[in-house]
Amino acid sequence: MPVQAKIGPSILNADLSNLAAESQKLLDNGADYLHLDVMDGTFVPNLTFGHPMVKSLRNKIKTAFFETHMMVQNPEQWIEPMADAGVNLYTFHVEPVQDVVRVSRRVQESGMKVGLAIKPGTEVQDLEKYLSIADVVLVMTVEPGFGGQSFMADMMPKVKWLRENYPNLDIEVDGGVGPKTIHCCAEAGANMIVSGTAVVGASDQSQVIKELRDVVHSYLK
Ligand SMILES: O=C(CO)[C@H](O)[C@H](O)COP(=O)(O)O
Ligand SMILES: [Fe+2]
Repeated sequence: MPVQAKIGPSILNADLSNLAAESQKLLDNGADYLHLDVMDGTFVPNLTFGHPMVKSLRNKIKTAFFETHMMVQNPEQWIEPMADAGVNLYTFHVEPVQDVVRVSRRVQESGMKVGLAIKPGTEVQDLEKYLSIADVVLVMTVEPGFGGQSFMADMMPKVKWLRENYPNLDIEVDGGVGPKTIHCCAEAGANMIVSGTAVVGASDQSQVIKELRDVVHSYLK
């Protein structure tokens, strides 16, 4: 099936004390899914939230598609709790994982889709042996850990390589993506767009989300 343009706002820089309302607002303004950044303070030098928070959010928001971006040292540990919390797509970094195939299978067996994420320093070709099991590949366009960083355009050859070799793969970009950088991502072949600061902080979220989706759509074959 041909890939579709999907916009998933990151709530990292939203008002987390008001997460359900902030998330619902993003969905009402046209978000296709929610990107939930889970950080453990070890894999990245920052700490956010875990499965209890995701479960609470799921209790308030019943039907939206939830992705958790697992910036954690041991993603295997959180598979069952996140599945139980109602996560749909479990995206984990391959860098700290010894047996990516085993972890991916466990994610699938728990009923979630598998996303494989790579940091800027990781070669995209390192993922090739896992692509038959991945539903989504996430190419980080900042060093993971913080929102509001500058987009790294030099990650685009990774996206281009993936799109040329895997035309039907869902390719996601995350970090510094907004109206100024979306053309670059879309031209390279990304179809799943995470955008934090640029969407959450916008005075008109629906306009920004629509703009991002329209640009991606215009490059899809
Ligand atoms: O994974 C992340 C950081 O590690 C965030 O998803 C990302 O940074 C989104 O925020 P912004 O669009 O502000 O960069
Ligand atoms: Fe993220």
